Amino acid sequence: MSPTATPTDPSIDPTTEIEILRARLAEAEAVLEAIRGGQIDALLVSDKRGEQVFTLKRAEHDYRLLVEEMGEGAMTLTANGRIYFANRRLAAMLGIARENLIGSALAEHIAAADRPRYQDWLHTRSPRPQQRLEMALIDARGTTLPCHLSFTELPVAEKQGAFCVVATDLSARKQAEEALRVSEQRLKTIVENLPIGVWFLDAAGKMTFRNARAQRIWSEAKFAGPEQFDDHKAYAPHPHKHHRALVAQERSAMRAITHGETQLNEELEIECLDGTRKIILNSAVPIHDGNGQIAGAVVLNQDITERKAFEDRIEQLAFYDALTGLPNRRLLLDRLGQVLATIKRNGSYGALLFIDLDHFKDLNDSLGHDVGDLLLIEVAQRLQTCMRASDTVARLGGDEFVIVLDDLSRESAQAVAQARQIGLKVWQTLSQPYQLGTHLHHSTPSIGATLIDAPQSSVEELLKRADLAMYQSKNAGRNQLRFFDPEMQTALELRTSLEGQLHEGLRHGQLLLYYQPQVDETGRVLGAEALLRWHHPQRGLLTPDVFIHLAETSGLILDLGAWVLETACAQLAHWPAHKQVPATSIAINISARQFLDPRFVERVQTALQRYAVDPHRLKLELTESLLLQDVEETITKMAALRALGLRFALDDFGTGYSSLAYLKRLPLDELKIDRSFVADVTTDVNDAAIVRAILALAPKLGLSVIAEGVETEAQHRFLIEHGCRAFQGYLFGKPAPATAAGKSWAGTGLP
Ligand SMILES: Nc1nc2c(ncn2[C@@H]2O[C@H](COP(=O)(O)O[C@H]3[C@@H](O)[C@H](n4cnc5c(=O)[nH]c(N)nc54)O[C@@H]3COP(=O)(O)O)[C@@H](O)[C@H]2O)c(=O)[nH]1
Repeated sequence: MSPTATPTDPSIDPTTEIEILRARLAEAEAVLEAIRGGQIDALLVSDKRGEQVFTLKRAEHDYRLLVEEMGEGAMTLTANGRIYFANRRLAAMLGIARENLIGSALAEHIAAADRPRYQDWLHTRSPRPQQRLEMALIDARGTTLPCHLSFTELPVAEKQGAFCVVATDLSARKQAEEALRVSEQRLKTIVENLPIGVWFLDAAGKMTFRNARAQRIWSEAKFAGPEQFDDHKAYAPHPHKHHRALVAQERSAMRAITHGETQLNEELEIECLDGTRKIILNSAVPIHDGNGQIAGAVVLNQDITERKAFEDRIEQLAFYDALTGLPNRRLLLDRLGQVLATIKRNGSYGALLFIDLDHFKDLNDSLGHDVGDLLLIEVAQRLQTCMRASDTVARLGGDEFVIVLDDLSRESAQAVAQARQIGLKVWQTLSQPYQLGTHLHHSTPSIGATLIDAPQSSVEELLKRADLAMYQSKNAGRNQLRFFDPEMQTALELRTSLEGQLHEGLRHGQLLLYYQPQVDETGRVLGAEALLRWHHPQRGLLTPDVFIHLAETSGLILDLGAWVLETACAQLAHWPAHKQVPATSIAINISARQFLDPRFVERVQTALQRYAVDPHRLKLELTESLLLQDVEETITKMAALRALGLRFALDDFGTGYSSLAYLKRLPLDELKIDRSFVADVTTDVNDAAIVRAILALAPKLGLSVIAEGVETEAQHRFLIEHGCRAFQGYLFGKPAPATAAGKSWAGTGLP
């Protein structure tokens, strides 16, 4: 269908033009009528040049296709809500065939919970171009589909009140939102419960979130309670700029926000209201948005106060002496190494002072360890007052202290003078009386000093030199300051070489045991004490005084002691118990280091078994200082050995602490009166009184007594008169090799 003329043609007169328009209008009305009546299939509209621009039929087809293919459900409904058209997507969404949807009421497909709202809307709706409601539809399986329903009135006269609905399925979006919500919740729970304080800041530096831990960490800070801090929410306006930790935290956060810089584990110290300090590790990390722009920062605060305290404690235990708080040997060696390095660099001298308290053992033994401890603490404090800040005062153990002086003169003579001056000050300070509880105590120090002259010195050598100088000071009558000199160097070298020789001696069978008899009041041999000797290839026979201390300090005593034990057991096996003297035994001396060896009990047992020796025949002589090192440990070990059948004698009795309390607890068999008391027992009333007291006391404690160092008949008589029943000394026999001893004791108990 096409119009025959156009009304804009200038050649046509107006009357004709009106006619044309009227005809056109009639034509159009006829067309519309035909469209309404459904008699027309297609309407073609052409432009001036006759080109077809629109086909009604095609347009309808296109729209239908569009509606069918759209991603949302679409339907048209009658005024009372019945579906008369549904697109394919709606049918798919609901899982209901399209023919079954047509004619059904939309209300049937709306979830029960939303249905009243929909009915309400349906009945009260006023003609509005469009309205959107969020409602859930139900599919054929009864699953609810959250949807947006967009209602639009249809402007078709004969379908008065009809409307179309576009249903957008929100399931995927809802799921995504839910997933996001859950993930956010999870994250929030984690962040809230993290043992780390977490702050989120936006791009302007405003705090958008802070977890409970962050709140707690800062709530005790000196400047504010949590509420006050909350008010400020951001760093910028708050008035606590002077609080160093806060300023540092702000700086790191703002660097992250403005420069994208990451700050990790900066240690900050928060001063708290109660005067304590909190140590936190502060980190600030920028947060980027999807475009890579900085959107803010996260600040993390980890409270490491406890960890720090623990680390400090560990360090304290590892590097400091528990009693005095002074650096211990380990830290001293480290500092000494540093001083040596500095001295090597700048060419100056340093000095090492080795301090030992005179007669400290006596104080310990007479007034107990607690009082001894008080003296050590006081000495440590006094020493610190004598020192410059750069000097080191350390406690090596026992009553031994060391001072390291650095940065003395570059001239040796002047450096010696400086060290002497400080040494004398130390001597003077330590010689002042001490008030130890109720006890006024007088103590003096023996001080050994040596210069630290870098190129030649090693840490070990320096300590040896100062130690040697201190021994010289002791040997020269104590209570004085001695400098290390070349003679001492010779002695030191001798000691070092002797140590090596002793090693060799042990390996090459240069050590031997001498035996000294122990007799009863009738002179019958009860047993013998084994005494170590060293047959030195150049120096001849050496007594233990020359080398036993060296063996103890070098650790060689463990091998030496093991050798003595083996040899004594072998000797016992060789000297079978005499029929008339079944108690024939050997006493061996055990040094502290040997006794404290964790394998000591096992070693003794093995030696006894190897030589099939009755354990009753072996007596271990222990000293008091050994027993008191760790009383509980000692008792356990002694009990284990006693259970095997061994016996114990307390050597040098009377010279030490001699506490009855300890004596009662220790599983001892015998007290050995020290030979220093026996020597003067007939001439010195004090020694005589001590010996009498020991002899009276021992039976009450269930202990036997042996007196050592008996040289004269007078001593022997005195001892017998006061109840002593066992004796050892030159009067009955000097220490001698096993064969000689065996011969001279023939008929007295040993073969
Ligand atoms: N850890 C070990 N220590 C040991 C061992 N062997 C000995 N020692 C200890 O060495 C110290 C010195 O011993 P020594 O030079 O052998 O002196 C002993 C005797 O010879 C001496 N004595 C004995 N009778 C007399 C005497 O009448 N007069 C006198 N002037 N001296 C005498 O006494 C020493 C015995 O001492 P003691 O052990 O206290 O009974 C010495 O302290 C030994 O402990 C060893 O193998 N391991």
